[in-house]
Amino acid sequence: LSGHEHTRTGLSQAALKQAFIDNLFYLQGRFPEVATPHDFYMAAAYTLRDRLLDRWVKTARSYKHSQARTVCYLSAEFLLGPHLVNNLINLGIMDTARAAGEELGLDLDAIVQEEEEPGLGNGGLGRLAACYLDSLATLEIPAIGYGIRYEFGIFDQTIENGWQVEHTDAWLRNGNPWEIYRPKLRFPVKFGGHTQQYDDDGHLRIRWIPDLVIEGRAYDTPILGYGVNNANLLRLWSAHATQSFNFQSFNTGDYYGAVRAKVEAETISKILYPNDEPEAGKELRLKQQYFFVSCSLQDMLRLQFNTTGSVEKFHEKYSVQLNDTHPAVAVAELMRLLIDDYKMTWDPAWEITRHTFGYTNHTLLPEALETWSVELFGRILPRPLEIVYEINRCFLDEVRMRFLGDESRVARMSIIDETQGRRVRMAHLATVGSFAVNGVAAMHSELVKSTILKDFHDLWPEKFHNVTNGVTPRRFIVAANPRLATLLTERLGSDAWVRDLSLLRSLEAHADDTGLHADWQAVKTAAKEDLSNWLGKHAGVTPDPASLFDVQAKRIHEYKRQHLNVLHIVTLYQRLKANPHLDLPPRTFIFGGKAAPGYFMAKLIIKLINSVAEVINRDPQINGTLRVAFMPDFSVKNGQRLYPAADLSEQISLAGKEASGTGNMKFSMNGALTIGTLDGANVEIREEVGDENFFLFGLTAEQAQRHQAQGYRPWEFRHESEELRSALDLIDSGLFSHGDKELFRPLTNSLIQYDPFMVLADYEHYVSRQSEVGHAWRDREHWNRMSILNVARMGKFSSDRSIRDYCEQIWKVQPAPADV
Ligand SMILES: CCc1ccc([C@H](C)CC(=O)N[C@@H]2O[C@H](CO)[C@@H](O)[C@H](O)[C@H]2O)cc1
Repeated sequence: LSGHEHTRTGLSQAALKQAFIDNLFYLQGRFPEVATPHDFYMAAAYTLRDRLLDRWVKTARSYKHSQARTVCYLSAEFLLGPHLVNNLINLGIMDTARAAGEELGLDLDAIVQEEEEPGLGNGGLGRLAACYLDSLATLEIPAIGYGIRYEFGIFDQTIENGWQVEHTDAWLRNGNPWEIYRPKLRFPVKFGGHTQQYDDDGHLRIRWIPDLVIEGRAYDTPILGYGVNNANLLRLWSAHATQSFNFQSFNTGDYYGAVRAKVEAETISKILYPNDEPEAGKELRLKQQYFFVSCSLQDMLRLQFNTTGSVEKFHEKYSVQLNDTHPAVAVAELMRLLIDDYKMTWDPAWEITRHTFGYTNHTLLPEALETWSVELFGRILPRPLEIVYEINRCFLDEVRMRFLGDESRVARMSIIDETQGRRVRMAHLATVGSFAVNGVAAMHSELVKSTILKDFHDLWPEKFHNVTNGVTPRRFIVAANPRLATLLTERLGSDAWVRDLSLLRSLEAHADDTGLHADWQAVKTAAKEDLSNWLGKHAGVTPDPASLFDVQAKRIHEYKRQHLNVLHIVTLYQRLKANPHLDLPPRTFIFGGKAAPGYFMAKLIIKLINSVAEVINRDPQINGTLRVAFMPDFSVKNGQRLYPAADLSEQISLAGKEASGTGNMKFSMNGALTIGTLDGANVEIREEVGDENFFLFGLTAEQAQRHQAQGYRPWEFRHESEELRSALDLIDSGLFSHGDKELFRPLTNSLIQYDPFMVLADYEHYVSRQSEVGHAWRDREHWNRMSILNVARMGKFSSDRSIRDYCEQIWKVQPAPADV
């Protein structure tokens, strides 16, 4: 070990090696000869953990000293992905660790495979939160992520006989070395019961007498930035009974009674809801939302009160971001805590509250805008409901004053929807209680202002912002595609691009460099070979890496139109069957994505993809010209296998439906060209990379809107297009379902009669654009040039740029570098 180094914090090969051996011995109680791959993984994890905690403690100390303004990101989901490689990269010791491993005769890549992925999210929203934590730390912004420590994350997906099968995700079964349990940090959370007024030496106050009080306990995970000393905090709450064992019940032999409170309490943080759209009336979901929000706000108020002795300047210390409406009850809960616990009066409490929150909307889908029945909300949260009523009363007064006599506007804007049996509109509560509201892509933010929150934009135009999503290049280039990262660093002369992605722009000058083209193609081909081998083992299909890898990976949803992709595949199949000599460039269609367990049509789409795959992949006449594969268990970990290996990225949602998309950015950053609609962030990707380097198709949002307003008759499109009709008929013929003509009928019927996401209307344009893709692919030099230009121009889509936008436009917070 070099002079000043310490085995628990040193970054040298010797220090890492010694620390690893010590941890294997003293934490795993193993010596190498008998240690399991899991022991080696835990020893490696604990070795990094020390270095993370070293930076985390120093960061916490310097934030405390500097009284730094802090961003708190409230999210019901954090899709973190595996920690080990990400932390090795952010510590800058990837190669050193690999060398230390070799010295011990260990293969780091094998150890990495041991890690269980913390799947505490469904998709885009949860992963965005994780990317933002990485960028906040890398930009040295004081920040805390607050969420729920689900015991079971998003289900593991297997494909049985073509169908999705869900399996419980017991991610904690082997322990989690990346978190620290804070047993003393616990907060009471009330549910049910009633409220009553009482006199508090002359002040009329309200107390909440709950039916049930449970306890939230903190589990902390350090989030280290890239190439900095700052390590921020992710604090996840776990639900526990205040009294975990009732001895009296036990004595009376009521053994279940003895543990009932424990079981009931723990259900609150037991499992992540696997849907990316709300399921009506799920009271456990409301309890989950209130639980983590109340714990988080109590924690922030405690920190503020302990450091300043008051909470009056709470909004100057904290900027709290609501990640969609899932934490929106925070607006009422902060008011409750300030008034009932910190004895404030209404107006000063409201001044603090409305200057504390920012609200980000992530979807326009009406069914995804959360509302809770007043009956359920009031039964679970009687005191917060009283506060919602008072907030609404004051708000509607403002609306009436501003829009005299416009009672229909008042009814439209009310936080309480008086129509369908009285429901609490969470998006309205979030908007009224926030000083800033933003969408997640330019087009989406405009639609938020012109549709779902139009009335609010009329009232408060200054509140509305756009912050286009971004993704972290640390995980989605450096960790996922180390070959590309090495090539970029070589060509750009340093790895500064990892912290400043706009530096990629200077790659444009190399776009015609044949040497780069060769290296570029080699990097892509190697990634495709890796994926091909993995799919061979896990999906029963070994695609030819020389074929065009056409990839669509995202949650399965009708608005994302995976079934439009399948119609194209069936069309190519029919063309080849009709003309075996058709000169089609070999193409492999790769799908990945989970369907919400209760979403019938999404699950049927997965079955259709696998059924079409089965027929095409074994059709001797096709003989590899077309291949279809469904990657099981699409996750952050498996996504990192896909993004580097794609040639074509499918971003084909109906325009106006995908708020932003972030997979589109990850594919393009790894050199894939995009075929897509003018939807979400596709619009901005095309603006950046150049429309000549983007395969655009489809109706615009306006055209789609107009079509539907004038009465969209999908069956006419089937009628007019011979290929579309025969593709639909082939699916109905039973060819892909062992002769069962009924299996896919629900899907084809829905398309022909309703087609809410206008698949049939966009079919022709999509199929013709796809044949242009085939032509472009033939001219590999031209393709590689487009691919290089795509990567060179993706700087805007780093989550560092998004976080800078939030800091400047909304959070008004400055970096606070941790002193080492
Ligand atoms: C209540 C159930 C539920 C769960 C999740 C959601 C999310 C809002 C769905 C989601 O993940 N939205 C995606 O957010 C991404 C990050 O901003 C966007 O890039 C995607 O376009 C958007 O669909 C809605 C409703």
